[in-house]
Amino acid sequence: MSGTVASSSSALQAHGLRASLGGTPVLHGIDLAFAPGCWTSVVGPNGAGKSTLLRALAGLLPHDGQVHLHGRLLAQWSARERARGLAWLAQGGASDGAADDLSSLDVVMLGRLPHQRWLAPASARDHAAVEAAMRRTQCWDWRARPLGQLSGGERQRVLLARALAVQAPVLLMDEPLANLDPPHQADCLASARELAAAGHTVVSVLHELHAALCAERVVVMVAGRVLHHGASGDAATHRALEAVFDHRVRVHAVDGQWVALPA
Ligand SMILES: Nc1ncnc2c1ncn2[C@@H]1O[C@H](COP(=O)(O)OP(=O)(O)OP(=O)(O)O)[C@@H](O)[C@H]1O
Repeated sequence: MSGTVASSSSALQAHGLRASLGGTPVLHGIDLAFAPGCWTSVVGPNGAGKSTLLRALAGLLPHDGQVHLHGRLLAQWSARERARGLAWLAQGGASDGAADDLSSLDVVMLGRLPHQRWLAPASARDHAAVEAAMRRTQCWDWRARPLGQLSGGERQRVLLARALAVQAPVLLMDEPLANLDPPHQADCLASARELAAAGHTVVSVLHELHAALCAERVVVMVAGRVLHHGASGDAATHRALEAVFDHRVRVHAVDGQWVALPA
């Protein structure tokens, strides 16, 4: 296989992905493939390179090596095509320049920009996608409130709705549960599961290991490398998780779910 041809069965694929921050190498040659209809969580200790990996996969960071989206090099996609094909939720409620005085509805509508023609008004389909996403994350009731006046968790729900409103085949989320209360964490995990069941590719960085183990597959990172990529139910995945956290956690099955408890 040529170096620039990716597997057509992968929605998103990295080959020899390397990236540096401030001149310091952070990703040291990552090979990963994410299939359609699969939700994958990325876990690892602080500083392992999880956010950097997601930003590189989203095309938001200069990198060496290759990233393919649906078999085509990411660099060959126009910005607009890429924004339709790949939705992104940044870490920590960052709104990527969306002004805090925009209404929540207008912030979520930004997710529809890649679908709209230049200066054309939002279509009925755009409005429907925005309303569905805001109802999904339960922020429709405060759609008129400015983003800057929301609490951390409320803000996160608006930004999650913006990512969902894109309706992209690939959704990358960096710590989507940050600031969410337990019911809304459960809703967010259910959304990831439902999107994957509908054929989307979902990749989420998650610190909460019980949440990460709800995904179908788990990427375990340490020091800018992938230590393991496997099914969330596999013993090898559990051993890798325990190893990167210095065996201070142990994965157990509790009531049919995987949980990581202090060792
Ligand atoms: N601007 C920068 N210059 C140099 N190094 C940086 C810069 N930004 C981040 N780093 C380093 O890059 C490494 C990877 O950071 P990254 O944010 O990807 O880790 P992470 O796994 O997402 O961590 P966390 O779990 O704490 O969010 C860390 O060691 C971090 O200190």
